[in-house]
Amino acid sequence: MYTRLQRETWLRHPPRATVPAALRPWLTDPGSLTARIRARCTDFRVRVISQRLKRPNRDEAWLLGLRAGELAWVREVLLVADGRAVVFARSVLPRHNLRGAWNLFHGIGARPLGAALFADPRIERQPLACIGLDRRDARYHRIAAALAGQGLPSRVWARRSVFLLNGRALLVSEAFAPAILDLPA
Ligand SMILES: C=C(O[C@@H]1C=C(C(=O)O)C=C[C@H]1O)C(=O)O
Repeated sequence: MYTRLQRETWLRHPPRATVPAALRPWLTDPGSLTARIRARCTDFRVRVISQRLKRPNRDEAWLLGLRAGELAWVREVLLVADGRAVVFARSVLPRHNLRGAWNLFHGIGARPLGAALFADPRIERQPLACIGLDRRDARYHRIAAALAGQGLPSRVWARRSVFLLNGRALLVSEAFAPAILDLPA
């Protein structure tokens, strides 16, 4: 049972005291992260790390209304700007939602998910929330491994939101690498 007390504290607004001012616009911009990065670099690529059926973590499963152990399509990618990874993104789609209108998920490949999400007027984005992950959290180490070569700060800030299409949910989480701050504000 994943109790209310065990649920994580995702914040609607990045705390001013602990989030670097230059990172705040990245955590709060409700538009496409792909578009925001593309506007600030010359060469943009999506590097797919994995995309397969697997068990989401407890917090993801709870948010998506999945039972413990239920499988979902999980896609992990790096967003790369001018050769440097700036975002580690993880998208979770409940298996039963794939039969619905989320079939875009399957064939997306190395194209950015955001380009499809923001092109379909039927898709609505729920509010963003953010969290600071530190070394006590397994996700911190997953991000560090994906960003191998970039030293991470003691706390990595991530954001997440649910995209709804005909009432069916897709959860997108994005963690920001230090290199994001080298892009123009
Ligand atoms: C949701 C967006 O799509 C981006 C691209 C992703 C992908 O290709 O898997 C995942 C999350 C985002 O960082 C966006 O651009 O805002």
